[in-house]
Amino acid sequence: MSEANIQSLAKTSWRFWRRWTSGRSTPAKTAGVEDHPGALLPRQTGFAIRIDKVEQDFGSFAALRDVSLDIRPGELVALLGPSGSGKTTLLRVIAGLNAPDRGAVYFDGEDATLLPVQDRRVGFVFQNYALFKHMTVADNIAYGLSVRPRRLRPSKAQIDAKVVELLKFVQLEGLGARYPAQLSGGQRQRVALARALAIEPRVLLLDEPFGALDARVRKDLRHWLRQVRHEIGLTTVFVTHDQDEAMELADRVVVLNEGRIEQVGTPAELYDQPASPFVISFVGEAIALPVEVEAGLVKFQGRELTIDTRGLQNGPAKVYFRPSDMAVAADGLGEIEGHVESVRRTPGGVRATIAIEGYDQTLEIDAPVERAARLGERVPISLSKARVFPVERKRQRTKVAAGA
Ligand SMILES: Nc1ncnc2c1ncn2[C@@H]1O[C@H](COP(=O)(O)OP(=O)(O)OP(=O)(O)O)[C@@H](O)[C@H]1O
Repeated sequence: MSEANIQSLAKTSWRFWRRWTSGRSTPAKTAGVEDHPGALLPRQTGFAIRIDKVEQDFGSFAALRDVSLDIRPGELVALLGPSGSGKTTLLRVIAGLNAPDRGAVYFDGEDATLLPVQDRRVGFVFQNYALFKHMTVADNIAYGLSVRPRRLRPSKAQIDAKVVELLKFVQLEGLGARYPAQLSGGQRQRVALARALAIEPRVLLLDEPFGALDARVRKDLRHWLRQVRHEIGLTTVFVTHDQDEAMELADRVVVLNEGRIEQVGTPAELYDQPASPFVISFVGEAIALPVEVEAGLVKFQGRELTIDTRGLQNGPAKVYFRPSDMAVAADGLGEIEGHVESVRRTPGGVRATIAIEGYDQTLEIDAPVERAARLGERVPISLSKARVFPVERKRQRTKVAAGA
């Protein structure tokens, strides 16, 4: 988003403020707000958001397809997916920056699909900071309040007090007089968050907020954001392609692939009950091997795998399992067999790379030092848990023109 866009957005933010403060009914009403009189940073319950069968096309390309999602008030939801999966497009639809081609968006049960961005009570933080470079940190934070029309604008003393409070909140006390160029990347992101919060939004939208930062600063900011969100209680949606970030921060994660939702779940649900090959492969590490489903049995190289086959149709399929789901079979009777291709020492023991005969595929298995495998040794492997999915057909993302 350009600086000019943000300025115009902030300038018009007074409109929703006026509706809010004058008590007129608004499409996105105030239900659930717990303002504390006099508090500068009141704890607020955010809006519930419902996304109903939303689709977005760019020419013949379908960026979002049949996306439906319910986000609870105060929930922190991550949109996770590979590049081009539609994360930013969905965030922009929630923000009102994109009007969906089909479907609807509701805030607290009220249709907000066509509500202008400035009327939605949403705060944004983007990856590239987008702070006003020529303004001090304090002026950046105050901007959304200071551009309100005179009769709705808080007094200068009130704005100053709010800026001081927000600087304290984002742990940047005393840095109000600096310019963005005089801050670190992590500090700039915190200023961006303070600026987004100054207008008292009910929904906070973060697009790869830590994307441009180094690993250490990302980790610190994640930790900080987790604490902050408990304090402010806003409905928050953030975009990331970093699964660790999504799993660490989010109450629920929405996994997107090629414009569709593959699965919505808590981090534990995504790890333990992945709904598709894409989810098990994208969220955490997974190994996939071709199998055959025959008369209620799953077979790999003619050997039977002890896997629940309920609901599986006969035919070619793939078995997926995580490194933690396999172990060297103590009784020597493995479901999968291979030979040790290489062994290396790790802090906790040794890690052996096992080559599976007949497949261009290796498995890595950890063992204690005293059971270190020898090169070339045959290793029987048993699986404690695995999932089988039918072989998938490639999906069409580009819309086919009628009659074509
Ligand atoms: N304005 C646009 N015009 C044409 N195509 C677009 C437009 N915006 C997005 N797209 C396309 O829609 C798809 C989804 O884009 P989107 O930015 O939502 O993906 P993303 O998951 O956020 O990716 P990334 O992680 O790389 O930012 C991409 O293929 C992108 O090229």
